[in-house]
Amino acid sequence: MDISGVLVSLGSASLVYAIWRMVRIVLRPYFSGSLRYVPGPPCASFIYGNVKDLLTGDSSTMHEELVEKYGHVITYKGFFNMDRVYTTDLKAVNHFLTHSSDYQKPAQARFFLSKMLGEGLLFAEGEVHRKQRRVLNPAFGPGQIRELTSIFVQQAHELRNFWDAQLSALGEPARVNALDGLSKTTLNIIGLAGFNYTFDALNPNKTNELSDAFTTIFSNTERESFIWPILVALLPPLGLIPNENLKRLEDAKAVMRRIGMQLVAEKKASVLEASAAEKMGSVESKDLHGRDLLTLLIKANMASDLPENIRLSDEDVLWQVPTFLVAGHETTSSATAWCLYALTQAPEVQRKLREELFGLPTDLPTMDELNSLPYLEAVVRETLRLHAPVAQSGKQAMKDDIVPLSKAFTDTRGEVHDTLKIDKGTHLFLPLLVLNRSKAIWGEDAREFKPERWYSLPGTVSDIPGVWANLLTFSGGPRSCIGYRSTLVEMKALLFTLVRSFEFELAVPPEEIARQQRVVQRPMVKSEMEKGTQMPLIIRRHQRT
Ligand code: HEM
Repeated sequence: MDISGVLVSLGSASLVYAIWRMVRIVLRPYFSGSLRYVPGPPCASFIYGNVKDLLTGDSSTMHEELVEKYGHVITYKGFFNMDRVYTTDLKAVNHFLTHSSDYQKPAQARFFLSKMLGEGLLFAEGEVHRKQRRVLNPAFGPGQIRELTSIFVQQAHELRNFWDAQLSALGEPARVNALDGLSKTTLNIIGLAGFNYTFDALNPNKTNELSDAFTTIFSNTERESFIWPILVALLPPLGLIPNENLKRLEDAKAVMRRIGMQLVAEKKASVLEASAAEKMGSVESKDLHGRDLLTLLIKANMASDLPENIRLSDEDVLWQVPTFLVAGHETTSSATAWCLYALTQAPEVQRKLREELFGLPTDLPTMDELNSLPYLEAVVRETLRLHAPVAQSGKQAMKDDIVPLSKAFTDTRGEVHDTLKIDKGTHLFLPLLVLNRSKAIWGEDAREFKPERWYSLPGTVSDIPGVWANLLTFSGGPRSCIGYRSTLVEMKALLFTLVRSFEFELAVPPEEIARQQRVVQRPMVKSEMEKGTQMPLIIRRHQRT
């Protein structure tokens, strides 16, 4: 057979495979039994299923309405008629979280992650994930976060000076986009704390190759970017077709790779140098090792007592650089922006918090001092409960399963089930934000911002399987957020400095604030959607009397 014959045969085989997969996917919900009679809304569109509203509206409100109408175990259609399970049943959620190898990231999410960030901790699954997590865990321990606190405080001062300069230039009070300043600050922080890398993002005259690559990845917001990975995950040969969006991602990833490799090589060399000097007794190892997460990770990975089969390759270490950048940057800035928003809507809370912060007689608090402030703790908890930046987490069943339920549900034929049968391949969303603000769990005032609730919580919250504070904000189980301890201290350091320095008001009516529906929920202004994400605040300097 000549080459054109081979190509025609390959093309025909791919086409038959594609048609077979498509037919299976489209017809499966009608024939395969498990979810057929689980309650839920009718399919709204073949391509988008019921999820178009999820991309444009408030996903948590939409899910809350579905649960109210159809019950605590429901199913609705995702892209291309695919079933998606949604349940607020705590026993089921706990089951999904603790069986993380059976409920992995969906194939299309992994495809996208691999194109954007390579194969770091967010991407890894199964044994590879366990291995990476084991080596990374020590770098995120409480002792390390204590070391990083001075970076958080110093960068909070930089942002205070930046806004102070804006007030001098614009006159007081002034409208600022708080999200922009916070986003640049958390990028500076993860640069320094993560890799001892200087972004200097608040400096308008400075360009930075790594942050440009990062911006390219996150400006990739076209609707196509949702559909394409799904199509490729369903029909892998489509991945071979050139695609402008993917090309931009790959170029940006190449920059991340080059800079990441350079950082890994430099840090490895300095760890080796420090360890050699230490052996000669001339230099204390702590003087040379640095305190950034990447150095700690490299140290842990080079430890002589680490079993060889656990040790990560340089490639595995490298991909943690963009992973930390992505996971630790917009999440923390959005959470802090939502906190300032909440404080504008509760002036008495803002005043009371400021009073407590001034009780600490220093501008440069340590981690222990920040953690000694109970109202600050309550404000941070309440913000992360009500404004969890990651509203839901998508998973896909790797095998058929019987999921335990704390409460039975009735199917559309009137049959009662005390377990939920799930087929291999089924998609589901873990309801992180919805459970954080469930009235059944938190009480009738669950949708209100009330830091005082943390002084006396209802007993029902203890069943929530979150890694921190009975919340699902940082998820739970083996795939919970590795960086949550660092985020908490970082948010406290930012709030400590900013709330002591400025008074905040919302610059638009509160009903104008919307949430952008992406992985991280960032604020937008409904009548200014063209400006992208923002949190417009009126700020004035606080005069201490
Ligand atoms: C307010 C701030 C943050 C929030 C709300 C947050 C939330 C989350 C959530 C919900 C997950 C689970 C995702 C899923 O399974 O679908 C996660 C995972 C992760 N987070 Fe965070 N995160 C925050 C800050 C950070 C920081 C500061 C870092 C690192 C410097 C970080 C690193 C990670 C990593 C590496 C994972 C993957 C863990 C794994 O799969 O083993 N996060 N985060």
